[in-house]
Amino acid sequence: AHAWGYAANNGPDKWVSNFPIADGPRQSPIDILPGGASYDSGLKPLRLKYDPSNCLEILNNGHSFQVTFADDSDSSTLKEGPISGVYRLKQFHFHWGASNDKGSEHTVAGTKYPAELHLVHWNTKYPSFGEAASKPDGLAVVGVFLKIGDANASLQKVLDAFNDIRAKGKQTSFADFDPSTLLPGCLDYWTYDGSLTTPPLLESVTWIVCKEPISVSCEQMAKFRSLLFSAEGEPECCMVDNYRPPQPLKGRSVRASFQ
Ligand SMILES: NS(=O)(=O)c1ccc(S(=O)(=O)NCc2cccs2)s1
Ligand SMILES: [Zn+2]
Repeated sequence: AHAWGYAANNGPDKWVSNFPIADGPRQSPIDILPGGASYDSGLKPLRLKYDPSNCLEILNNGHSFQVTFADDSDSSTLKEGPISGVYRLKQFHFHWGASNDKGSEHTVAGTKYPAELHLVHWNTKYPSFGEAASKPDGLAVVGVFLKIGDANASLQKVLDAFNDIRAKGKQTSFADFDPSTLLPGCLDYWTYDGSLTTPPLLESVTWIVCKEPISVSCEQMAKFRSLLFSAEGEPECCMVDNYRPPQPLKGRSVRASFQ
């Protein structure tokens, strides 16, 4: 059986055959309708504290690239916001398009951004990431939209490591990076109960999507698109359009931390 991907023969419309939860009640991403979100004054500001020394490596996993963090202590955490307890940062990664008119997973009143950053955290009430990933309150992912504009100096540090991870399965050490430099100035957010947006599509994610995008230049987007879905020795296949389209809301409410 061919593994899941984003091509016509193994892409989002095909995932349900191996992962029936794809048609579940709390799937992600969704189209966020600002007019349909309800302001909740009980929502707290996000409390993010990241330690750059926890940054371990950067790798091309064949679906995206991710920067992985040491999660054996509470030194890089997400607290407050819509969650209770302490969630540890595990990794961050991106989704992007073949052109600037698409690429994000969440959309805002139908608007697609050229890319979307996901910072993946797991609830420390569970013993490990793997345990947490199967619990309804196990994960919290902070999503940040990327919008074409000035070059992003912080993002450039990540892109400068791409030459070592061009093909699927390649990884290289990546140290002393502070992911909070990738966050927008304003941390107003929408939040809803959802899922992983890739197989296994587990319905364990509290989504926290920032209203304000960060900038990325056209040249930097071209660098994203220089990565490959394919491994060394395989026919080269550019890593683009690695996003799942919005899924049915199925009665869920979306709350806003801002008016
Ligand atoms: N786009 S997203 O942020 O919703 C993510 C998709 C997959 C993520 S993972 O790296 O946490 N692996 C998921 C798992 C593999 C095995 C058990 S869980 S995060
Ligand atoms: Zn993601």
